[in-house]
Amino acid sequence: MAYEKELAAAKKAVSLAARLSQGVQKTLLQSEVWTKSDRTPVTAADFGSQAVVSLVLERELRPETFSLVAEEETGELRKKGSEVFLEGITKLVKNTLASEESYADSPPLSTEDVLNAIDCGKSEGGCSGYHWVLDPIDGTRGFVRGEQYAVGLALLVEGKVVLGVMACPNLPLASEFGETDMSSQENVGCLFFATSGSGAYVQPLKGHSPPQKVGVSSNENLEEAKFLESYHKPIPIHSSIAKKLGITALPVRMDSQAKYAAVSRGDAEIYLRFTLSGHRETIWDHAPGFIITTEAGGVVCDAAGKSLDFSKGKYLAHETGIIVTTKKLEPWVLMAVREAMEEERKFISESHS
Ligand SMILES: Nc1ncnc2c1ncn2[C@@H]1O[C@H](COP(=O)(O)O)[C@@H](OP(=O)(O)O)[C@H]1O
Ligand SMILES: [Mg+2]
Ligand SMILES: [Mg+2]
Ligand SMILES: [Mg+2]
Repeated sequence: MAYEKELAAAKKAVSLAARLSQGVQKTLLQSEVWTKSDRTPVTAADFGSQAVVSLVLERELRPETFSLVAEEETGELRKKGSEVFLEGITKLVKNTLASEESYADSPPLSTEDVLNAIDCGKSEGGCSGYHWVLDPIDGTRGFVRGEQYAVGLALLVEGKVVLGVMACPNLPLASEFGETDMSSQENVGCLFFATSGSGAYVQPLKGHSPPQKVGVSSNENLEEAKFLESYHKPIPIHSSIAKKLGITALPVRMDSQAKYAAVSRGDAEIYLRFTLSGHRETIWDHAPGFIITTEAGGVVCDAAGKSLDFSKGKYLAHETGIIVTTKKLEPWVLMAVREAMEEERKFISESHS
């Protein structure tokens, strides 16, 4: 299988970052949640996870050039008044790496080392060369609420996503739905991974059980289809698309790219992602989920039916809307999307005339 070395390093990096994030989620206080200039939340886990992934990839792969396109940067952390927060992040990173026996005799880390590790993530990616793409905590809103989130890492080579690893620490191992019963911790926590052409797999985040191959749902009966949308806010066009498809079930609302993982293993048949504002989708919000779902036999495209283009820098270049579904249901879903968008366009133009 191609990219074996990169896959092993990515699984180690994401698993350690997930270990850090689980520790933080257990004790997180509202006062420890910062709000960024784009009004989205960020925590010590977002920064700590990015530092851990950056350090582990460098230690494991010792690449000549290391290009990481990642969500977080250290502008606020370097400011006066952030010292205590930064100290806390550094402690989290040191303890997490120290918990990995192969790093037992690594040199001690300073806060500067942690800041520099986070800032490795400044790359803009692009259409040539090797770029790691990281969302250190995807679904920080869910993370703060104690619910679903993911650590998502992908490898972009010549503009194509060739590898993806995603930890979903609060997703049950059993392919079931509804409330996550996180009381039974031993059956919760998944590590999904895929490399292009080799299929998609899931293994428990904890322990050493062998990976199981995953595949999308074979259900063709739209009445029984389940669809997913972001927890963040209801998007009107999603329900009109579902209605056109004859889907009776209400959407399951979930934070993060765990939605991609759920489709990849057949928990749901459709994931719709139309955003209200002019939000530009970043590649780290989609690259890991994209390859895991496509390697599991799914389809990830924009509303025009075009596959996603990750080669244009840190933002996706796509028409509005992202649709994730199975090959069997794709034609019906795209037809319903086109009709719903047409109706919405008409409604908007009539209300303006
Ligand atoms: N208006 C918007 N439309 C689409 N995505 C948005 C958005 N505002 C924020 N996001 C991104 O959506 C991601 C979460 O997706 P979801 O809503 O499916 O959980 C967040 O990632 P982070 O949590 O990594 O910041 C956030 O960056
Ligand atoms: Mg964020
Ligand atoms: Mg994200
Ligand atoms: Mg994030």
